[in-house]
Order: sequence, then structure tokens, then C-alpha cells
Amino acid sequence: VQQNKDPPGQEAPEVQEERERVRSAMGSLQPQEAVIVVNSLRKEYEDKKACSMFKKKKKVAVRNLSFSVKKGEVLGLLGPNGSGKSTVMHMISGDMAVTAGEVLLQGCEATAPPGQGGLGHCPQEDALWPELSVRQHLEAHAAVRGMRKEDAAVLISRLAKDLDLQKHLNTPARRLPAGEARKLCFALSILGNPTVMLWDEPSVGMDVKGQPMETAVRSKARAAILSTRSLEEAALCDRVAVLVAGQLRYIGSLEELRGRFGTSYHLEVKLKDAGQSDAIHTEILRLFPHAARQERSYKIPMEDALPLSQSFSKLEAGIRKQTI
Ligand SMILES: Nc1ncnc2c1ncn2[C@@H]1O[C@H](COP(=O)(O)OP(=O)(O)OP(=O)(O)O)[C@@H](O)[C@H]1O
Repeated sequence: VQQNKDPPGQEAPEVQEERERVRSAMGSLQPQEAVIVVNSLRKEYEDKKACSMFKKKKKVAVRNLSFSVKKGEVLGLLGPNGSGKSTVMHMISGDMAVTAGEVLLQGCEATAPPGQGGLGHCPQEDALWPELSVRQHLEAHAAVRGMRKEDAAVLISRLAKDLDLQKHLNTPARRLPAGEARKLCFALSILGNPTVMLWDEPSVGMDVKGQPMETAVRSKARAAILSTRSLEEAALCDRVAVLVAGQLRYIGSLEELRGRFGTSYHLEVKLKDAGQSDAIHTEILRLFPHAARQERSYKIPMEDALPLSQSFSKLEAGIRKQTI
């Protein structure tokens, strides 16, 4: 293990506490309740844009990251584009080498008996074999997880029903619409209920938003990390971690995060026709009764705007009817 020499720098108190928890978990010889332990993780990429002929430049994508996820817990991973979420997932799954630090996964050894152990990863990029059908993908994964053929058949038909994938069971992956391909990747990650599940923006493009995720999250038998941009999905998680520029800025409950960093949304309105301004104002107050007007924008209290998906649908309907 390459030791991480990065000083943690200034960290929020709950981030420091989490680092301490990881340190004591690493020092203990007792079996831990933590299933995923990420200890002082660092990832450097070669920065191709900044490289010259003589000098290789490095880009640090993840700096000195420590957290743990215990059995039964789902940790939401939030953060802006490029903050390092996918990099963290790839390092935990083992398909990307770490630059420094270590990842410990307890109880998901490949040698575990069928139905126990294992790791399910739904990466951001669909990792599918173009020529294999949905059923063949599911069967291949079930075989790798050591399931008996008969058990796998039952599980596959249940999963296909839950995710509304039945009509695509014989479709080769290359012909699947994007949302269905995403569903298949998600199905592969939960097939057989692996001990560790990693979901990187799994529901992007899915038409059955939220629901399969909810079912998976509620199963609670294992430890999971869900990287998401959806507040609804984040609300399903037991804790959330916020990553900014490769560093952990917050870890704890979503409620506390909301309380600490935000109480309202900002809605910007661009008018095609200035004469419509009063009608639009009335419509916005109808949708969000407590919206406060501020020149060209509105401050909307969070309670008025949640769930966000519904707010977006209402706004889109207003745009279609040209009331907004
Ligand atoms: N293979 C690579 N080579 C060089 N830089 C990379 C590589 N992969 C990612 N990066 C850089 O590392 C940083 C973290 O990227 P990463 O994809 O992990 O972020 P992310 O939070 O998952 O973003 P997004 O939400 O857009 O997927 C970014 O600045 C990205 O440009």
C-alpha cells in the first residue's frame, strides 16, 4: 500500500470524525461492522493537456479521502461535475489502481458461498457486450456469482419484471434504447444481492425513475454507494457525502446538509416578450406560492419546490402552454 502523504488540510468537524473512525477501524483487529472502508485515498491522472515533451503533469482527481459504509447503509455521493465521484467508484470496485491509500471491502470475497459476498457495480458508462442479449447478460453474471441455473432463472424473471425489462429479454445490448441499457446495467449490479453495491448515476435516462432504486435501497441487506444528481434519490440514502475537487466537504444526513447550506432554490426567468411579465408572475406564484421576486429571478423555498422532478414537470407544462 502506497501511503498517502497529503495533509488532510482544513476539514469540517464531521469529516474529521469520519477520518478518525476509519483510522480506528483500520487499527482494530476485530471484525468491523464497516463493509466498505476507504482510507486516505488518492488518485492522480496524467494531465494530457498540460503535458509537454519533457515534463509529465499530473492531475489530482481525489486527494485524501476517508469514509466508511456499514452493513445496511446506503451512502449518497454528491458533488459537481468532475469532483471525482466516478474515480472513487472505480477505485472501490478495483477496476482502477489507486495512487495512494487503500480500500477494504469486508465479506465480499469472490470465494464466498453463492448468495453471499460479491460486488455489484453499475458504472456511469454502460459496460455491456454489444452482441449479447439482456437475458444472456443476466445469465452470465448469475453464473459468475455462482448461482444455480434454476435459482438464476427465477431471479432473472423477477428482476426483469420489477425493472420492466421483459420485452427486451432477447434484445442484443447494441439495439437497446439508452434507458433500457441503463436498466440492464443496474439489474446486473443488484443481481443476487451482492454484499457491496456501487451505483454511479444509475437512473440517468431510465423511464421508471426512482422506483427500482427505491426497491434496491430499501432491501438494506448490504452496503451501497449511490452517486446521484437527483435530490429524490439522495433522500433515499442514510447519509450523504459531498465531494468537491476530490475532497470530502461534508458527510452526514441530507437534512443537516440542507439546513447548513441551503433553504431555497433560485429560478431565473428569461422573457421572450416583456409584455407577458405579469402573467408569468401570476403563474409562478400559482406553482410556488411562497416565491419571492428578485428582479429577473425568484427565490423559491425548498418546501415549495420538492420533489424537484415535479417542479420541473410543472415548469415544462407551463412552457408548453406558453404561460411561462
Ligand atoms: N482517464 C482520465 N484521465 C485524465 N483525467 C481524468 C480521467 N478521468 C477523469 N479525469 C479527471 O478527473 C476529475 C474527476 O473526474 P470524475 O469523472 O471522477 O468526476 P465525476 O465527479 O464523476 O464527474 P461527472 O459527474 O461529470 O461524472 C475530472 O477533472 C476529470 O476530468
